[in-house]
Amino acid sequence: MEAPALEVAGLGKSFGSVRAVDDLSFRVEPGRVTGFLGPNGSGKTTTLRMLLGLVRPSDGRALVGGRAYADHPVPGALVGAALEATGFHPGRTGAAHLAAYAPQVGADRDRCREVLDLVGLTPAAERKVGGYSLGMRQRLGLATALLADPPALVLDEPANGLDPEGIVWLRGFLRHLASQGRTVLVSSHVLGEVQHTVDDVVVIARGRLVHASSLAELASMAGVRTYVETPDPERFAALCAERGWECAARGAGHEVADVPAAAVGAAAYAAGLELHQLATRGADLEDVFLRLTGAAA
Ligand SMILES: Nc1ncnc2c1ncn2[C@@H]1O[C@H](COP(=O)(O)OP(=O)(O)OP(=O)(O)O)[C@@H](O)[C@H]1O
Repeated sequence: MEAPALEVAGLGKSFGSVRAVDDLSFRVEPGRVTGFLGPNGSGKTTTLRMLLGLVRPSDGRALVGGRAYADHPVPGALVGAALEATGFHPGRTGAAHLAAYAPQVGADRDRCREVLDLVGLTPAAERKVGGYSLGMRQRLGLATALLADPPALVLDEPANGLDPEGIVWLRGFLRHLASQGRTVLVSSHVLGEVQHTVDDVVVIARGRLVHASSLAELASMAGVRTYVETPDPERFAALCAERGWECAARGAGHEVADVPAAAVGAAAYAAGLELHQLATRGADLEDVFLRLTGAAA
């Protein structure tokens, strides 16, 4: 599959006195799921709308496969987009919505049925969209984006409104699409929501880039944490203070920042301190995310 990279360079947008997007540059590669992350109002939707030719940039460029979206012969067949799950005609059924949109991207009736099935909406196909839950509207948005079998997908907050089962399903689905070589860009204001889905992250705050890397690289910024449970928490706290370790109460135990479990275990052993649990905790990405976006704000 020949999938286009998405690229923004020096991109900016002002709405009157509001600088929604400011000197933003990043690249989204094919064959990977990229998370586009930032707090509410940080400019994600505006950036996606500029990529899709729906908003004209004040500065810079937003490109799909090296060209502006609108300069492609059938842009809707190149980039499938799901921007907001509210733009459906409430009196139309899910099936009718797809049938109305399909001709614009050259999709036939069979493909409409196929995408309904792909997103798990077949049982609700003949129901009016006005009666759909938010999660069902998200699925319909995704089905619409997939109609042309596009090599690139741009999805704005696709996990919004999905139940936990739906989020797990979406995760597998997006990973599958990327494994076929497609370019997949998904926005979210919660890193935890896409943490298990994305390969790369682009983080913005106040319209500006604060971080772009692989997820692994972001995780390496989070540092290691060691979780400990002991019947003698006072002595453990004193031990940490003695070693200059940062230690905080967490649930039934304590967490030591930036010290590997082996070092914590060895110190406790040397001090004759009984431990009931000693475990390495995964990197707390949400912390890093908040630090990055908080620092920018
Ligand atoms: N059409 C518009 N007119 C005026 N201001 C706008 C317009 N669209 C967006 N903005 C402003 O631009 C800023 C960025 O908004 P945007 O919707 O792009 O952020 P976002 O990161 O997608 O937020 P959220 O996570 O809440 O959806 C906000 O301050 C918003 O109020």
